[in-house]
Amino acid sequence: MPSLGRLHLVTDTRPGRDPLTVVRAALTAARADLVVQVRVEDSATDREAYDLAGRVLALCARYGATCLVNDRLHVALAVGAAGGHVGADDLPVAAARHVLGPTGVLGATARAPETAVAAVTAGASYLGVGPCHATSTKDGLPDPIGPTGVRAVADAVDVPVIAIGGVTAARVPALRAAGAYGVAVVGALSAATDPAAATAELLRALA
Ligand SMILES: Cc1ncc(COP(=O)(O)OP(=O)(O)O)c(N)n1
Ligand SMILES: Cc1nc(C(=O)O)sc1CCOP(=O)(O)O
Ligand SMILES: [Mg+2]
Repeated sequence: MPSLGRLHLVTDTRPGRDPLTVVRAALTAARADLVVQVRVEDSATDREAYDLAGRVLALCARYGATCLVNDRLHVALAVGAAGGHVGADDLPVAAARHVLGPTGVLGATARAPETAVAAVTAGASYLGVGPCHATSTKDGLPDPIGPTGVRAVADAVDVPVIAIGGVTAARVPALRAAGAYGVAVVGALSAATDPAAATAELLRALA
């Protein structure tokens, strides 16, 4: 399995957003180092998810970047993405591993060491850990776990920990010091006036 990129861009498909423009800009700055996770609203149809994932995958392929699909593993398989990401409301990790096969990249959300260990045992190849900080991008999340919570998970597992939730370039050093291998962002790139420059800033912080 190729090594995982440290910067994960999760697509923002809320009304009024332009995910493909952000993905294009981020790819010009990060190229093969970027992981793009195609995440659509729950209300999106599978056809909409498939169409977006296919377009993102084609962009990623130009740069050698990695494309993952959130939640909808059948869409990941249908477009030929490198893998997917699941959380508590999605397929269980072991079932997701079965669907993706032994070589697919499989991310699982974990918010505490116990669930993290269980996810890795069940076949997760990386963990998304958060919310690290408050975020307005997603509703219904538990309280932020901060770098301390990230450290608790990172100390418990031997797969890459990707910190998510309210991540900015300024917050990256503390997350890395806490054991995060990388970070996943929505707003830090989607809301940036210059997403390519913001990508470069995040990469510098991660280096
Ligand atoms: C890298 C990363 N970490 C966590 C999540 C959250 O996944 P999940 O808990 O399944 O929530 P939704 O994103 O599906 O709303 C993620 N997508 N990526
Ligand atoms: C999709 C998602 N999942 C989270 C989790 O903690 O599980 S936080 C999150 C949204 C992250 O967006 P932003 O970078 O704008 O804060
Ligand atoms: Mg999910």
